[in-house]
Amino acid sequence: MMATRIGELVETQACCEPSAHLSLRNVSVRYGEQTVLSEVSLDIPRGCITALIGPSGCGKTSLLSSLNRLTDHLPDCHVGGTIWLDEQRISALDALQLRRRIGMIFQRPNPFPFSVHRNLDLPLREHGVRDKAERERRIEQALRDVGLWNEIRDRLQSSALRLSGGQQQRLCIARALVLAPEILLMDEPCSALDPLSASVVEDLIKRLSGRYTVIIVTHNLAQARRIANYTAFFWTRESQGCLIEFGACQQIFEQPTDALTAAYVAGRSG
Ligand SMILES: Nc1ncnc2c1ncn2[C@@H]1O[C@H](COP(=O)(O)OP(=O)(O)OP(=O)(O)O)[C@@H](O)[C@H]1O
Repeated sequence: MMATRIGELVETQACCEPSAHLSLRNVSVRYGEQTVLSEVSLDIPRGCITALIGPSGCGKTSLLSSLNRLTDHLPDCHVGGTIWLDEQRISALDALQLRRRIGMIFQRPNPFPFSVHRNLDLPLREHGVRDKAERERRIEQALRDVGLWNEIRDRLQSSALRLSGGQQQRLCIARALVLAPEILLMDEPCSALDPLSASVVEDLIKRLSGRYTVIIVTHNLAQARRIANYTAFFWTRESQGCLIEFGACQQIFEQPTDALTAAYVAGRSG
C-alpha cells in the first residue's frame, strides 16, 4: 500500500507532509471477549504531532500500544483490522525491528536502574550497533536532542534513578531517540511531572515534530491545543471505544463537526 494522501487536511496544515505514516483500517482491540475499541480507521500524518484525546477508558492507550505491537505481550489481548507502516503491514514485521522504528514513552518515567550511559548504550547493543565510537556518538546526540547533555554530561556514570522526574522522562525520550526511530508513541508523557518539568518536556516534544511522527495521548486539552497539528477524538458507545472525529487541531477545537466533540472540547462532557 502506498502512503495515503491526507486530503483536505493538508491544506490547513502546511507544516505537514501530505502522506500517512501509519494507516489504520478497521482496527479493533479486545481483551478476552470484551471489545474496548471498535473499527478505527485513521491516517496518521508523517512528521506531525497527532493527539489522541477522549475520556478515560475509551481505548486510547490500547490503540497506542497496538501501533508497535506492545499488545502482543498483554494476556488475552487481540488486535483486529490492519495497521500499515508506510507500505508494510506491522503484523508482518519483526517485533524488535518494529519497536526500533516506533519507540514508546510512558506516563511514568521508567529508566532502567543503571547508569545514565548504560540506559542508552544497552538498547544500541541490543540492536546490534557494535562500533563503540558510533554508540558514543549516538548517545551524545540523543542527550543533546533532549537538552540533557549540558545538564548531565559529567554524571553519565551515575544512576539514572538519581535524576529528577523531568530529567528521567527526557532520558527515556533519549533512549527512544538513540535507536533513530521514525515514530514516537507517547502515553501522557507529562502527566506525572511537576509543572516546570512538564513544560520542558512539552517544549521538547514540539521540537521533535518534523523530524519524527509523534502520537501523544493526553488528557490535557490545553496541551493538545498547544502542541498537536492533528487531533483524534475518541468516545465510548455501548461500552466500546470509537473514533468520533479526526482533523487538524484547530478545526477539532474551534469548528468540530460532531456534537460530542464540541461538548468534550468545551468541557461540557467526559
Ligand atoms: N490489559 C488489560 N486487560 C483487560 N482490560 C484492559 C486492559 N487494559 C485496558 N483494559 C480495558 O480497556 C478499556 C480501555 O482502556 P485504555 O487504557 O485503553 O483506555 P484509555 O482511554 O487509555 O483510558 P485512560 O485515559 O484512563 O488511560 C478499559 O475498559 C480498560 O479497563
